[in-house]
Amino acid sequence: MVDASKDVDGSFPGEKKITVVFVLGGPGSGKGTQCANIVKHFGFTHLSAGDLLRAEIKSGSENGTMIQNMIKEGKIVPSEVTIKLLQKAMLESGNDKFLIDGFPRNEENRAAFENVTKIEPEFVLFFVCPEEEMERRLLNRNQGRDDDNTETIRKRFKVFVESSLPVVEHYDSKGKVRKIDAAKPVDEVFEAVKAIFSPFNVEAV
Ligand SMILES: Nc1ncnc2c1ncn2[C@@H]1O[C@H](COP(=O)(O)OP(=O)(O)OP(=O)(O)O)[C@@H](O)[C@H]1O
Ligand SMILES: Nc1ccn([C@@H]2O[C@H](COP(=O)(O)O)[C@@H](O)[C@H]2O)c(=O)n1
Ligand SMILES: [Mg+2]
Repeated sequence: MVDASKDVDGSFPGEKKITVVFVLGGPGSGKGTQCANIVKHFGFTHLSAGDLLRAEIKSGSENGTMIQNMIKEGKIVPSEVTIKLLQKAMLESGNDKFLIDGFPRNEENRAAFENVTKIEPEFVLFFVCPEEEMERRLLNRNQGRDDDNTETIRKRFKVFVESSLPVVEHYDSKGKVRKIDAAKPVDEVFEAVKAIFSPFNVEAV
């Protein structure tokens, strides 16, 4: 149950500000993998919009079938649904630092999140990786995802280029994008990520 006495961004008036980093990049660029590392080192809570939507399907929610169909087609679920899930997860976490992975995925996601929560991201961590490498990774992922097949992967790439890259460009024009070469091995990618997160270094491991 969401605490209605709090502000929309989950804080009480005068409470410490919420820090949000959006983590974007093509399907299979390694967002989830690197977020797990960031959580361990920098004390952020990782919220993957895709994971929250998949959990919503499993929960038997009334939106489950709609979400399942959209994910199979690589389409973007209406912002209202995804933002409610993100807000609930933020409030329930008790944390004030969030990695929001795979969101905002299009202009509608971006504008709606800004309007509803009034939160501006600290920065956008953007993983850059060639499509051939991302496709290879997704086809080898073996997590039983309905959308990790060649047909859906191609649709996801198209949506990424047409709908998600403009969001990255929006934040780039505000000087907020931190670009990472994600085609390198996991450890090397994390070295580059660590350099960006060093200001958040509370208890480095
Ligand atoms: N730098 C890397 N080099 C090689 N394989 C990687 C690398 N990073 C992640 N992987 C592997 O690639 C697959 C996809 O990674 P991950 O799930 O982190 O990507 P993602 O960006 O979250 O994808 P999606 O958008 O589909 O959720 C996983 O099997 C992961 O182990
Ligand atoms: N903001 C979002 C994020 C994801 N989706 C849907 O989930 C699929 C999987 O997302 P991953 O980040 O886990 O790859 C994605 O292809 C979309 O169908 C969404 O609608 N909105
Ligand atoms: Mg992921």
